[in-house]
Amino acid sequence: MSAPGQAPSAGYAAVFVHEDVPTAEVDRLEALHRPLADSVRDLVDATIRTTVEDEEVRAVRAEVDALVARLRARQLDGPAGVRYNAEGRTWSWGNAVVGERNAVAPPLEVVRDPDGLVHADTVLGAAYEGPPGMVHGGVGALLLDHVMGVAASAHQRVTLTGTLTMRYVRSTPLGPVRVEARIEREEGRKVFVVATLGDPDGVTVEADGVFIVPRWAV
Ligand SMILES: CCCCCCCCCC(=O)SCCNC(=O)CCNC(=O)[C@H](O)C(C)(C)COP(=O)(O)OP(=O)(O)OC[C@H]1O[C@@H](n2cnc3c(N)ncnc32)[C@H](O)[C@@H]1OP(=O)(O)O
Repeated sequence: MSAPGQAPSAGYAAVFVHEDVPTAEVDRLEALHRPLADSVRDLVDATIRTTVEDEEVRAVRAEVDALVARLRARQLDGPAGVRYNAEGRTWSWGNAVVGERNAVAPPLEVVRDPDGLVHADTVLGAAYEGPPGMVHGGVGALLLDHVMGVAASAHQRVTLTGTLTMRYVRSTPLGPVRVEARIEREEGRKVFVVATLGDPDGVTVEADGVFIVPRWAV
């Protein structure tokens, strides 16, 4: 949500961090850590679906605990925040939807078309289940909120979700999903965005939202 050079309010100061790290080094670290997040995401899926014997579960837990201790040997005090360098590169490795180092986030790559359509495809597995075999309604809202926020920000301003309304037209099966969002209109600091979540058979959730350019970002 940050952009280089923008001054967040005091409440955000702790997470909008300028770092004097060259883009090449940011890219290198991202490429190093993304596969770890992929593996942990796989671990989450395996943890849900495994049917191995009790002893094997206990043994795996001990190994996982040991791995956690190794990673915690050196770590940040708090969340990853949103960081930016002097070259205008931003990174938000802990972001709940697109954080490259966040195994909780579905791997989502958000694409902006020249005509303003913002879209993202991903595959939601067992970790995102709500009703049996279906995507949790809150997960759908999570993906929609993020992609709509990207559309609202147009990569050039800070916007925060003000109001988000969702109509769950039919259940979304686990599997491949697509999110699409675009700006419908703008009124002052209010950006009205419309969006859909869908499966290969079509739309499952319709959404509209009001995203606000906060007064502190003007
Ligand atoms: C490229 C990177 C892209 C990243 C995308 C990430 C997407 C992620 C999106 C999120 O998750 S954001 C996190 C969830 N949202 C929040 O935490 C927002 C919390 N709320 C606030 O910070 C403030 O209430 C808010 C910035 C929304 C509004 O505060 P302001 O003081 O700037 O608004 P103000 O009271 O001056 O009102 C400005 C206009 O907006 C309207 N407004 C204010 N709050 C609203 C609201 N909640 N819903 C709808 N409209 C709202 C208000 O009526 C008014 O309309 P008018 O200009 O017509 O008079």
